[in-house]
Amino acid sequence: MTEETLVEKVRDALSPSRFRHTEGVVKTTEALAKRYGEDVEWARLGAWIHDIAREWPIAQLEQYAEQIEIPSGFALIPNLLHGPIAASIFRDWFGPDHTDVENAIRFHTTGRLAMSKMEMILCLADAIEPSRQYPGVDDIRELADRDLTEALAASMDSTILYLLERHQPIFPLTVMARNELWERKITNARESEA
Ligand SMILES: Nc1ncnc2c1ncn2[C@@H]1O[C@H](COP(=O)(O)OP(=O)(O)O)[C@@H](O)[C@H]1O
Repeated sequence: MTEETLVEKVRDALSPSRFRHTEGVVKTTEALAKRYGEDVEWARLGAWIHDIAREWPIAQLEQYAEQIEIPSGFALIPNLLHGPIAASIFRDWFGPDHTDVENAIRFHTTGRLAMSKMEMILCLADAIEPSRQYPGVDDIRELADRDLTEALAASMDSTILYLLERHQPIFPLTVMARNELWERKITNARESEA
């Protein structure tokens, strides 16, 4: 499938405002992929498709989820199912040989342990694309240009704070990912001092 065909499928699946969000994620993903030496073409395809199931009704998400493998815990928070479902649609359309992009799509909202560069880029781009507005987002945008690990760790802090303040469930893997990224950041800093 060409990028143009994918874009039309995404446009059909999303409201104008979420399509604009997706355009922002594509732009930010491309900039981060260039900055950190990741494959720009595949990163863009992952960014285009990441929210393709975001506006499905919960019943449709749950029905689709029964047909595919869903990482443990996702089914408990139906809002999170759209990532694994988009990853499965990506595999159907682009084949089984792009597991890194597929995982970046699957874990774009939650993160996970041992994230690859591609996974970190899409997860961060989703959080800082130009139409996102929340306290501290400009600091994270600045950090994103200097340090991918620290920027993603800070963005996960912000997500966790947002969910805590609203008494919403927090996906445990996000907390583990956040802890690991801050540990990675400390290790990287020690190594560059030595
Ligand atoms: N780590 C998380 N744990 C639990 N819920 C989350 C987490 N991250 C986001 N959410 C919730 O999931 C929904 C989708 O998050 P959002 O960041 O808007 O994803 P997307 O950018 O893919 O649309 C929101 O309702 C948000 O509150």
